[in-house]
Amino acid sequence: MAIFKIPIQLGGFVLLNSTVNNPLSTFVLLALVYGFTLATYRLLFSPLSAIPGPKLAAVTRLWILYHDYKNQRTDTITNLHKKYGPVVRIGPNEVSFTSTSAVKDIYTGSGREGGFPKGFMYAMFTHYGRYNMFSSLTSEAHSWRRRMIASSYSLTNILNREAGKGDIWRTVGEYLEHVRREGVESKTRPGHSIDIYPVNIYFACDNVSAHVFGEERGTRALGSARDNVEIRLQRDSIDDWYIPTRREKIYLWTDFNIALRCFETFEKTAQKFLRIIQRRVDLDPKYIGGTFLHNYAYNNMRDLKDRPSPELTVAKNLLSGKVSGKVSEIFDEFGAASESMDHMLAGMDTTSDTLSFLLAMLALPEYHQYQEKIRSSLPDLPPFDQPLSLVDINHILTNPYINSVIKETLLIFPAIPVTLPRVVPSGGRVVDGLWLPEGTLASSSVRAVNLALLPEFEENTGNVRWEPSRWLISTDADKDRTQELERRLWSFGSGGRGCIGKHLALTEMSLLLAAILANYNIRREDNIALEVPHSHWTCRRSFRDIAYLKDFNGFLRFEPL
Ligand code: HEM
Repeated sequence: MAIFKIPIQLGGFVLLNSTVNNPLSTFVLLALVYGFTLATYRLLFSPLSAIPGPKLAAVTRLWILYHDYKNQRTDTITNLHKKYGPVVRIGPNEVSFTSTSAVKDIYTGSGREGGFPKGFMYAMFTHYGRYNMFSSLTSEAHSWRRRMIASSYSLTNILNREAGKGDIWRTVGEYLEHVRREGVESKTRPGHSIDIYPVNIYFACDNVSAHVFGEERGTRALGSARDNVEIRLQRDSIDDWYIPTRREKIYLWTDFNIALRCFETFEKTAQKFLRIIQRRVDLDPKYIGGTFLHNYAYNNMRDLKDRPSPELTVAKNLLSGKVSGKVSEIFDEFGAASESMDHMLAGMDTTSDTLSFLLAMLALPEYHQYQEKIRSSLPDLPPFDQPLSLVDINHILTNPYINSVIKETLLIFPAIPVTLPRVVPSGGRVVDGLWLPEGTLASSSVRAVNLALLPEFEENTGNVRWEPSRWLISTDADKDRTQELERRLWSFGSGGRGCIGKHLALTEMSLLLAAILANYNIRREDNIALEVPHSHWTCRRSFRDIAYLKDFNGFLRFEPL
């Protein structure tokens, strides 16, 4: 015993001695003791310590940040749920849930209390230095904004507007014209081949901009035979928007929010100076700094203010909207522009991604028969310069085959697959029977929630397949199963902060799909030697960190019937 005691005492003496004499060693020693104590607390004594998950994730946030950095958050979380079940601790202060009851507790809430407030990450989706509905964190900042424009996105409004004006149907016609005009004629097969990703972005952009600002002010990125400089500029500018920037690594910004705040302060100050200089140079300045889209949204808002339009649009609601309730913010033309700009972004990426994945899957040989099934179930469709009747729109929107491919794509390839972060409010809350202290990040990842609905994922029996027929109903049991699946499908989020543009997106996608299949067979074009000048299939600017169809070159052939 004594033999061992001496060196330990000696070692302790040396350590103590060098520590006293060397401030750096003191610092290192204290840091080690602090680190060890913190790790022990987080692992064994924290209120979250009973929740399963990787030990390293429980000890340090660097673990999840590393996966964020590698753009692997969604895949990692999905795999953890497969291993540990519906509740997983993914950080010292962060828990991920997949059960329906937890999603309800967190995102819908109960009684007067709605869902939990949003995490700080959303604050980066402000524009022109102003918050909007999507970026506002608390329900106090959110609800008056949503009230102002909710009616513009109701199903009734979308349907009546479309039956009256036919904007989406006209854009569908422009889409098919774009494919014929810009597509590459195949030497061996009939039809035109085109990289569908950008075409779907132009389609979604033209639609959402017309919905927000009115037909006259909407973008015309799909263009026409008489393409002019402005239209080509619109297309180029939209393409530019997809160059990855700081928004690519959104979760890192949550943790490095001091950097984010500094960046935003710099951005705001720079814009302020730019405006001061512009006012001196040009008494009617139109350029306010930022990207094409920023200028487009702001200029349209200003123009609408000066030259009001009779058309009822989201922008008009914003300009004339009464700010009701307890509001502590200024709402001016920049606030209105921030809101519109955000709708453009929210409506572009998501709808176009969903369409691209859907068309890419339907063009595979095993789904050629399914294309036939959809085609034979369609009503006769009028020309594109004539609005569809309300009956025809409803017929298409309720078509079980069209619905099946759209829902299956939303289920397997959600355009927003990531964690939607929420923060436990003061006093702490119980979620799924677990008590979570205030400030805990309690969230769900859309893809993990969706996949947990599938028996093949739950039972770990194989790869998840894109199988639209799972949505078709032939028996009573099918009906119960599909109703349940539909109720729990989480691709548009849920609760008061769920997607406001859902009906617009579903109408756009359904009408386009009906028109494509009424006129064409779509096929994968594997032999094309053209280069795809972007990487949208593998990465998106924000809110999607999964590459779904890595092997697809992006080109589809549209073979006329
Ligand atoms: C397939 C298409 C779409 C998908 C999958 C989708 C998905 C989502 C999801 C998951 C959310 C919730 C985000 C969260 O809780 O953090 C959301 C919110 C939102 N979406 Fe969509 N979206 C789509 C189309 C659109 C369109 C066309 C618009 C057009 C304006 C739009 C506008 C918005 C807005 C403004 C919010 C924020 C709502 C709020 O905070 O009250 N989305 N969307």
